[in-house]
Amino acid sequence: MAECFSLQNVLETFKSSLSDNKEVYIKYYIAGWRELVSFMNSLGTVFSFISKDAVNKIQILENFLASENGSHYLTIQSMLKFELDNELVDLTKRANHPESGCRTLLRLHRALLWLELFLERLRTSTEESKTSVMCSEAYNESLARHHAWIIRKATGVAFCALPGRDAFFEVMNAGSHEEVVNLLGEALPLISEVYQITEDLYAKNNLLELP
Ligand SMILES: CCCCCCCC/C=C\CCCCCCCC(=O)N[C@@H](COP(=O)(O)O)[C@H](O)/C=C/CCCCCCCCCCCCC
Repeated sequence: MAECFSLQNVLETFKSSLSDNKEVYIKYYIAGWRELVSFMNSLGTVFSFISKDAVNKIQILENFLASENGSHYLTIQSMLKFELDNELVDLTKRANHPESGCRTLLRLHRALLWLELFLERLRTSTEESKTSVMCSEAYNESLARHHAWIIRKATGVAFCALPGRDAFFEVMNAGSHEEVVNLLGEALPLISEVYQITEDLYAKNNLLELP
C-alpha cells in the first residue's frame, strides 16, 4: 500500500538536512520536497503542472547526486563550491549549463520561502481563514515576483481549488488541529533555519538571481 503523507516525515527530513556545522544535506532537502509533492498530488490534478515542475527539479538534483561527481553534491555548500570552481553555472544568461545544481536548487529555495510563509499563516489561522487566501498571500510575498504572468494566473486558479482549512488539516495527517498546530510550531523554525542558511550562502556568492 502506498505510504500516505505525514507532516512528521517532513519535519524529520528537514531536521536531518542540517549537519552539525550547519551545512545542508541535499539528499534530505530534496526528500523533504518529495514528501511535500506527494501531499500536493493528493489534492488533485489541478496541481499537476506545479508538481511536474517540482519533480523535474528534484530529479535534476538526484541525478547529480547519483553521478560520478555525486560526492560534490553532498551539501548545498559543497555543490556551490564545486560548480563555481569548475565554471558549471550560467551566471548571467542560460547558456552552457542551463540546468546547473545551483540554479535548480535556487528555484526550490524560493519555493521554501513560500512554504514557510504559508505554514506560518496556517499555524496562526482561525476557523474563518481561507487556505486559498493564505496560499496566495504567501505566494505574492515570495515566488510571484520570479514568475511570468501566465504562471501567476495558472497558480491563482489552482489556489482556488484548495480544500478548506478543516479538510486541509485532515489531509496533513498529523492528528487533531491542536496537534497539527503544535507540529507546525516545531517544523517552522527548522524550515526557516534551512531557508536562511541557504539564502545567506547564495547572497554571499551573488547567486540569488541566477537565470
Ligand atoms: C505541510 C503540508 C502543507 C503544505 C503543502 C505544500 C505542498 C507544496 C508542494 C510542492 C510545492 C511546489 C514547489 C514548486 C517549485 C516551483 C519552482 C519554480 O518556481 N519554478 C518555476 C521557475 O522554474 P524555471 O522555469 O526557471 O526552471 C517554473 O516556471 C514554475 C512552474 C510551475 C508553477 C509553480 C508554482 C509554484 C506555486 C507554489 C505553491 C504550491 C501550492 C500548493 C498548495 C498546497
